[in-house]
Amino acid sequence: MAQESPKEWTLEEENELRLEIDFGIKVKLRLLNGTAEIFGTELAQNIDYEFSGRKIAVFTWHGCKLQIQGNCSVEYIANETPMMAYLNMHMALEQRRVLATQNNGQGPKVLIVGPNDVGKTSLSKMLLSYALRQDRQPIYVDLDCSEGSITMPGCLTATPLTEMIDVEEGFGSSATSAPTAGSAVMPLAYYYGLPSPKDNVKLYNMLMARLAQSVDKRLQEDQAARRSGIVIDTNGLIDATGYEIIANCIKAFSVDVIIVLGHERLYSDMRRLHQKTDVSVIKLTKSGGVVERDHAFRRQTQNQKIREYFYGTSKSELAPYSTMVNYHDIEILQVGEGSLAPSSALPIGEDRKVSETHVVKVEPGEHLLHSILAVSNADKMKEQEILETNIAGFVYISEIHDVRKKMTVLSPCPGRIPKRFWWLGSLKWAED
Ligand SMILES: Nc1ncnc2c1ncn2[C@@H]1O[C@H](COP(=O)(O)OP(=O)(O)OP(=O)(O)O)[C@@H](O)[C@H]1O
Repeated sequence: MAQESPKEWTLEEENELRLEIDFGIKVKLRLLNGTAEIFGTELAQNIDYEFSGRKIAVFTWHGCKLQIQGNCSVEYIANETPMMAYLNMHMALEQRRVLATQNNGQGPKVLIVGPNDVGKTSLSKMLLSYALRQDRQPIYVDLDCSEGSITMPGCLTATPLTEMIDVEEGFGSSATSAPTAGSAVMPLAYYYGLPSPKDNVKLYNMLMARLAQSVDKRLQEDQAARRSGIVIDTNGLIDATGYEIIANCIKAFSVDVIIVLGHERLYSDMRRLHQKTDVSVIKLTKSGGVVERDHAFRRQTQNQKIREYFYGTSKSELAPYSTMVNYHDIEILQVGEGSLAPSSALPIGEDRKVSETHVVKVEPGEHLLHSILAVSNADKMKEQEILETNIAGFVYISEIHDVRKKMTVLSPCPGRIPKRFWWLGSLKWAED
């Protein structure tokens, strides 16, 4: 298709330009004059920002002129946004941080809840970016195991943020737990391995509690992070299981501010449940720009995320390493195999709760082809301990040589992978 000539957009103050860019299409955005931000991160003038497979809003507080090169599937200016309410929310949180600094206390612990596609991740980015712009160092906790904003899908992560969130890459698509990947952010990640918290509630709650303990430890040791507080982004589950998970999360992280986004009933329930506590419950409206993402779009986003983990982005390319691994040098583990079986198929005397966190060894073989495995930091095979050990990074099984009892794996680090225990979840990827 012939490339269109650049298009210019002039935005009045407090307007936003909403863009939807398909996968496989590249669009360049340039701020010609004025000021503008994307989910809280300011744009620099006269620099090209490139996007593909994204839905974004370029917001301006004081007016600006933008240039777009490339074909967006949707592009329009909106003059009604909830940005002022979001900024006020930030200012209220900042007051708590000031207080925490004066008393050497704890900054706000914010939980963002709401159904799917209401802008929870976007609001998390904004609140964190505004905090970073005020020289705070908040911790971003991502409990949305389906998305993997920080690293791969399937993880529960906590990331101490010290640098601005990248406009093009979001939280840092090349961020890994592996120190060699050269990322500015170093998340602490626990591997859950399934798309929804519902798939194994017991395991999910257990890992969430473990993550909360680690975050608590970090807050005790890191004064700047403690004063800045945390922002917790959640998955959109708001049924009975979702409520149970939210309650566990509030307890585990000692949440003191709950933001309910775009759901009246959830807001009213949260208020009722917390009326006699010190927890503040705040309602914010969903932005009209938030786009519902269908299954295909989410799957493509996941694939893009996985690709970027190994190969980086066009801005910061990575070269992954291909290594041959002997079957006998590693142990492949899976959690809660029994939870996938109907109750009647479980071994006698074993109830579902036991099997949900039962670790089973998986025989290597052809079935592992194209799987993404999480490499555990554990050195010993002790069931409870290994489940609660964080992960070092991920590998991709690109070839199986069953006769030779070997497999070829792709990893972001060179040489032999020093860790023996690898988790198998439900994540597959066909390298293109
Ligand atoms: N104001 C906006 N204009 C255009 N696109 C937006 C806007 N706000 C958010 N989006 C886009 O809408 C999509 C959904 O937003 P987001 O991921 O923040 O929702 P969510 O509630 O976290 O979703 P889920 O919990 O289902 O993962 C994303 O692609 C995001 O970039």
